[in-house]
Amino acid sequence: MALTTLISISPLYAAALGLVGFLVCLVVNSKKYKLDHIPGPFIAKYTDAWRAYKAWSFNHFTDGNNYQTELLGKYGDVVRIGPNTVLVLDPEAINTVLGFKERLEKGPGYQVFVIRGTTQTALVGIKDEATHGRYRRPIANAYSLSSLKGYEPYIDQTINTLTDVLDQRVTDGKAINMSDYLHYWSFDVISTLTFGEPLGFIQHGNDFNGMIKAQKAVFRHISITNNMPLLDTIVKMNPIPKLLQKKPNVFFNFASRVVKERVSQADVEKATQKTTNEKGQQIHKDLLSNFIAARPSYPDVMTDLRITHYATTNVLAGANNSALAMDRTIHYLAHHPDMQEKLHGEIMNTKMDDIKDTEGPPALDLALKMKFLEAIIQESYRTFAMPSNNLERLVSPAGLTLPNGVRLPPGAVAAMNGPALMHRKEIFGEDVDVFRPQRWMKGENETEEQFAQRRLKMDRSMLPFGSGSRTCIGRNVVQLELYKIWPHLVKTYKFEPVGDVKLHNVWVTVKRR
Ligand code: HEM
Repeated sequence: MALTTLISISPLYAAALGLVGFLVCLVVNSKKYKLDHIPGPFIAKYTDAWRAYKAWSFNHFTDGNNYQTELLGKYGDVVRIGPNTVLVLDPEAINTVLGFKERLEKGPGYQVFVIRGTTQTALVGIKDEATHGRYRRPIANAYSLSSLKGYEPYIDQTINTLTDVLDQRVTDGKAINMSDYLHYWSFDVISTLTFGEPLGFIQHGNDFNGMIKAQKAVFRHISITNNMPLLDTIVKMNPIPKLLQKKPNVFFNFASRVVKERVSQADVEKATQKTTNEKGQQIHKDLLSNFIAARPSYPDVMTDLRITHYATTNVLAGANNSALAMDRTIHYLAHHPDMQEKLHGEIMNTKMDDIKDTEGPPALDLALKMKFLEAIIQESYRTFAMPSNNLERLVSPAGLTLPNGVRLPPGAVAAMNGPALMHRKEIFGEDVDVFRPQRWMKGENETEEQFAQRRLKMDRSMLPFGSGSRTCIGRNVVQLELYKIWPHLVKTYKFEPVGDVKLHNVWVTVKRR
């Protein structure tokens, strides 16, 4: 009888039943997480698809703000953005969610960093603190401020390669797309810092091996699937992209070759105590040489394969965001010749007794004294178009009380988003959508004390690099890059916009000063 009834059900009826069952599952799933006391968009309560869609449409259609920023002021400082996820928009909560005290594990959205076909993840994707510490410790020293000083010549060398191109444009009068060239520079500089040699983007003058296109696609994928990890699982299980992949992974192969060469070279150098290589060149003191030097102390972590992964993710993680920040700066400078002049004046007038002014890029210590330069760099970090992924942490079995008193149950995911925090009007001013470096400096009608207080609030709400033990390991590297390139470029050239200059597509003509 039951079988006859089942067979006689019309497909429409079966579909309706299926739909009801599906909706019931969504409701039960949503209730399970005990987050009904947190307000948020209605659909987000039941599915992560809402925010994945928002991230997708932001990537494809908007030049404006990500969905997290759009949520500011709508539901309060804690917003439910998924059945089990809340977005914390209160800067006071940065230490509670991301800080050293709680040391919360990373949330499910970080599974996007697991390398396809393996169980290995990039450093950023390691979830638990103990394992993360084990993998971060051997390389941390390579990124320290003291090591960075040794990398300055690599940056200078790559800046000079870029200025060769700019000098050519001064001579032939042709316009140049600085958004593209800064992206090339960003790749070449991080590759030189890491491997001692550039990838060669500036020399080629184009995305010659397709890496930039591929990297942008990876970032788009991450920004969507971080919001809905299930999508990442589905995409990674799909064998078709792998089958269609015609070219071998050019970059990984390049990295493996260099690591192999350098590991055997390091063995020879150690045995012979040499300070120059067989070509008579000074032995590398780049990031890779620091990674290799850590091998004897951490033999189980610092395998050749792991070193190759550290080096490759360095380039992939490092180049894109730095390029986006620089794109903001050149866009601003191209539009504001008066601010180019102001910065030029500051560069020419900043001196230090023990540092000689040289023809080339300035010493880092000198550049760090330039207040207007600092304001421009801070403003580029504040506004650079970071996509829609969140810094997620898993609430521990003890539960978590946020500074504003909101209580999150064990197992909930607390998410923070830099761009949203850096767009809070009561902290950064009403004109948060405008690139205005002056907000980082003392206003005409402000006392020193008022400025110090305002500045402190802004500094405490800045989150471009994350916070706590998982903070960006390369943040000093970016500082070094930006504090060296801009003084040199603005000291040497004037940039004039060509046509209607848009972000990511800043065409300029270049004149020598
Ligand atoms: C403007 C440029 C950059 C921005 C805005 C940026 C931002 C970030 C953020 C937000 C995180 C993740 C924090 C978290 O998950 O809680 C991170 C991690 C990381 N970044 Fe950066 N980054 C930049 C440049 C770089 C550079 C130049 C390098 C390499 C030299 C780099 C290497 C890394 C690595 C390896 C991690 C993982 C660190 C860990 O989990 O211990 N980043 N970065």
